[in-house]
Amino acid sequence: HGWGYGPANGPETWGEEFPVANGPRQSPIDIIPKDAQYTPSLKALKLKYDPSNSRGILNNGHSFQVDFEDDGDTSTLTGGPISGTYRLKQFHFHWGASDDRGSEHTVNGIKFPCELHLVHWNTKYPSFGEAASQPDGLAVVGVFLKIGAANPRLQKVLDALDAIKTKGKQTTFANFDAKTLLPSCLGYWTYDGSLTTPPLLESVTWIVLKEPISVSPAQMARFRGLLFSGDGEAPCCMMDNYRPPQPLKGRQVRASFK
Ligand SMILES: NS(=O)(=O)c1ncc[nH]1
Ligand SMILES: [Zn+2]
Repeated sequence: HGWGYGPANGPETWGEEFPVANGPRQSPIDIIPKDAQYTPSLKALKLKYDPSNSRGILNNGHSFQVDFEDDGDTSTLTGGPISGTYRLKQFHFHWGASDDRGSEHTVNGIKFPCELHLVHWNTKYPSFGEAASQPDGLAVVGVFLKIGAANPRLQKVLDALDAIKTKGKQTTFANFDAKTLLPSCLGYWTYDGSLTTPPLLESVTWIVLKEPISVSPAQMARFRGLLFSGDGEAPCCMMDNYRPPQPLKGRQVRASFK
């Protein structure tokens, strides 16, 4: 059986098959705001997402993701700490079994109940797969979800989950504007890191937004209604699908804001 988040195949075991798990630029990390270097030369993030590029929503057995058409430069990330143009490929979430945990990045050791990742790849490379093996190949925007009022922007995503309950299920997911999932303030922390799931490739420029978006306890419960397991297998609830913070190993975290 492959990697997962259980006792036998979880983050503590990943290094056996993916030795980069103990590399110099692993993610996530604990962000300590007072240790972040305010860098006025950091540009504002420019996110231009075309809703007509959303394709489908898939339960991949580790999380669920919304996939985007990335054959052209219609849904892109530019500016921020990156140079060039990065295309939106997919977004997905990580969450906990209870509201006291679930995020991958933490802030002063604080865990959020959920974290959204918008995954982009550098168009200087021919494909996502190629880019994923390059040190400047990927840029992931991380958004914390904080318990509060129900977030109407999540409704379309949550309503699609009943159709993708088990591993491998997918359904069409058209005309979704990923921009609606972003907070109003785009201030961010940025550092050089990795994918937080195997193969843990050290190719990600992380851009973690300071402002969380809201999610209600009832909405969080709907994430937890998904299954890691496939149809006909013993049901295993999809929750606690997060990697804990990894050693900083001397890396600097920069802040776009004071
Ligand atoms: N969680 S993550 O955004 O680092 C990721 N994206 C694709 C595979 N893993
Ligand atoms: Zn992720």
